[in-house]
Amino acid sequence: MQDFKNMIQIAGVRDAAEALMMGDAGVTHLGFPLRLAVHREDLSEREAAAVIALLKPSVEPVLITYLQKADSIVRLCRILGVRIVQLHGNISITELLRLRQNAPELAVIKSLIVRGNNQKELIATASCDARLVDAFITDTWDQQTGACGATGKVHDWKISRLLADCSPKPLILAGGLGPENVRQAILEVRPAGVDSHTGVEGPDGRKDEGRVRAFVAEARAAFRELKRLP
Ligand SMILES: O=C(O)c1ccccc1N[C@@H]1O[C@H](COP(=O)(O)O)[C@@H](O)[C@H]1O
Repeated sequence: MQDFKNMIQIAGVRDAAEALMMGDAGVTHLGFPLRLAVHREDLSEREAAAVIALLKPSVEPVLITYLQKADSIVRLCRILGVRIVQLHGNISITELLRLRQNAPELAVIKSLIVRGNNQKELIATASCDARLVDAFITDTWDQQTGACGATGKVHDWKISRLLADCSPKPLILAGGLGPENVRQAILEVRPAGVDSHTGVEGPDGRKDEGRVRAFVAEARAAFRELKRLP
């Protein structure tokens, strides 16, 4: 089972060349956002499955979705050939339980969305959902669009640090991360892993190889530095 230690995920793959470039750059997980409530998909489900089939074993694909029904989640994971799902919707405990029962082979990452000052609510959710998930991911809420991911916005890292400290499951940090701030973010939050979407893109909205490689190098350096901290 995954421990998500030193995970470096990048979400929003457009095609096979982009996916292979990111694997070569040292990205450990690739996020495929599909069935979204807010954003447009980067590629179709059929295209995503074809890209996933080409990935080397060192790169783990992750379905990122707002789906909230266990049956639909399991069906889509099986079509895509992924073993990890990242849930950004408001899934109920009943559906999470059903997901675990129906697909025990799937690892589940559940989002904790920081909306200003809602840390008490997030701590309660983390404690309540911990037995049903393998990891949590903190991300930023965008008040303007209602998006809970791919916002390009950072949140208050003190809240993520609090959750990393008190969560019984590993915490992954996302939201506005890029090569310029990922090192500082890791040192402040001490997450198991990090995740970026828009922060490693160029002005054309495609993944920029230089930014991807810099993101990986900065994240790895920070994870090494963390090991030396008390
Ligand atoms: O990546 C997406 O398109 C996405 C869509 C809907 C929910 C979550 C999504 N992805 C997560 O958002 C983070 C952060 O994005 P950014 O770096 O702030 O642009 C991304 O890494 C995904 O895990």
